[in-house]
Amino acid sequence: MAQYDHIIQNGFVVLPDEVIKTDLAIKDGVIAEIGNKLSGTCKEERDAEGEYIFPGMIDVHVHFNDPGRDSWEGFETGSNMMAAGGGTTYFDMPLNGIPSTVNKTALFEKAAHGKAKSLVDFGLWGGLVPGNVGELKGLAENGVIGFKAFLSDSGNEDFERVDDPTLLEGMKEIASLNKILALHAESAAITDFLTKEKKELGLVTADDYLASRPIIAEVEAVDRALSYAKVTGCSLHFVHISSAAAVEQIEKAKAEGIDVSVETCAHYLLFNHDDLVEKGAVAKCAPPLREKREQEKLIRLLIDGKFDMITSDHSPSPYSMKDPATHHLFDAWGGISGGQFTLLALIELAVQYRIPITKVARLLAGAPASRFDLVSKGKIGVGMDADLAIVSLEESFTVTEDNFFAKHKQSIYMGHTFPCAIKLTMNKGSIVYENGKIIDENRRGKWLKPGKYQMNTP
Ligand SMILES: NC(=O)NC(NC(N)=O)C(=O)[O-]
Ligand SMILES: [Zn+2]
Ligand SMILES: [Zn+2]
Repeated sequence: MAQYDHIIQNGFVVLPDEVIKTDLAIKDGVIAEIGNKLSGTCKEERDAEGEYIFPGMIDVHVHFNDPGRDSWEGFETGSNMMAAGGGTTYFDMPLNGIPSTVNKTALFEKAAHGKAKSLVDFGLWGGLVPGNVGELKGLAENGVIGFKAFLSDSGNEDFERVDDPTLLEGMKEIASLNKILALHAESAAITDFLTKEKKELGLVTADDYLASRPIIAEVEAVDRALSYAKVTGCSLHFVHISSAAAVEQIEKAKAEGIDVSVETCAHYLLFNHDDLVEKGAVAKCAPPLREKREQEKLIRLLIDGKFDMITSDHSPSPYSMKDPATHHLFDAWGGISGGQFTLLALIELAVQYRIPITKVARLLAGAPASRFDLVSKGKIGVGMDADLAIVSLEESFTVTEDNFFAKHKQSIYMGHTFPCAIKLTMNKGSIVYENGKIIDENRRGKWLKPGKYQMNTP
C-alpha cells in the first residue's frame, strides 16, 4: 500500500485551467498523486469537502526590512503573516533593511536572517542604485530573483533613486545577466516638484497628496523606462501600477515585443482615495490610491487579464511614523500593511465580478513562478512542491488585531470583511497555518534562487 505524509480529500482543486473535485496525496514535500479516492497510509488526512485548494500564493513584492529595521516587521512576523494569508513564497525588496541589498555581502547577510527566521520559502531582490552597477553580476550569480530600482524618491535615504545614466547602464548590465529589472515608476521630477509646491503652501491634506503624485507622473516614468528597454534590451517588471493609462502603454510595448510584465496591488483594487480621506496615513502609499473611477478602470483591466500578477507591496512601519499627532500626511511613512490579505482580496473580487478562480491562481502563483523561474512552484501538479492554500468560501473573515499576524496592527484592512477564509497553508508538505494558528515547530523556509542559480548555495 502506498505511503504518504498527507492525503487531502474531496477538495475543489484549483488547477491551471480547471477546478476539479479530487484528492491530493503529498509525500516528502511534493505532490505525489492527484486522483479520486486516493488511498494509502498517511500521517495526516484532511477532508476538504466544500473547500478550495489553491497553489500557495507567491507574493513578489514585500518589504520585511530585516536586518536593520526588523522593528518595522522582520522575517519572523512577516513570514507568519504570509502563511496566515495562504502565502508560501515571497520576494523581499532590497530596501528598508540595513544594509540595502546592493552587493553580495548584504545579500548573504539578509539571506542568513531569512534562513534563520522565515517560516516559508522566500526569494530576495537585489537593488540597482547609483554607483552599484559593478555589483549586479555578483548579485545575479548568487541568486537574486531580479533587480529593483526607484525612478522617484524611495522615501528612504539609504536607497537612492536611479538617475537616467545609471538606469541605462544598469539596464544594459541586467540584460546581459539575463535578469529582470523591477521598477517603481513615478517621475521624480514631477513628484518632487509638486510635493515641494504643496508643502511650501502648507497644502498637506489627502487631496493634496493625491494631486502631488498624479497619473501623468506614472505615465511619464513608464514611458521613459520602456524607451530605455528598447535601447538596452532589458526585461522589465513594473511594480504597483495604479493607472489605466500606464497599463495601456505597457500593453502597447508587449505588442511590440518588449519583454515586460506588470503588477498592481490588492489595495488599488479594493480601496480608493476616499479611504485616504477617511483613514489617513494607514492608507498612504506611493503611487497613491486613486479616485473611485480609476479604481473601477483597474478592476476592469483585472477582469480583462491585463495584469500579469497581483502583489501586496506590504511596507509597514511603526505607527509612530504614521501618527497624525506628529506627522502630517506628506511626512508620514508611505506604505500599506496588508501582506496577509492578497489571496482573500482576489477571491473577494473574483466572487463579486465573476472572475474565474483559475485566474486568481494564475495571478498569485502561476505567473510569478514562471516569470521569475521558480520551476517547482506556482501550480498544483504531480511532482510540484506541496505549496497549498486551503480556502473556505462558506466562511467570512473580518480583520482584527488578533487575527492579523504582522508586527504592527495598524492597517487599511482593519475591520474589512472578506467573503472567504484561509483554513490551512502548507509549504513543501509542512502545515504552517491551520484554523487561525501559526504552526511553527522550528521549520524554516528555503531561500529560493531562480532557474540556473538554484544549485548555488550558501
Ligand atoms: N520605501 C518603500 O517601502 N516604499 C514602498 N512604499 C509605497 N508603495 O508606498 C514602495 O514600494 O514604493
Ligand atoms: Zn514602490
Ligand atoms: Zn514596495
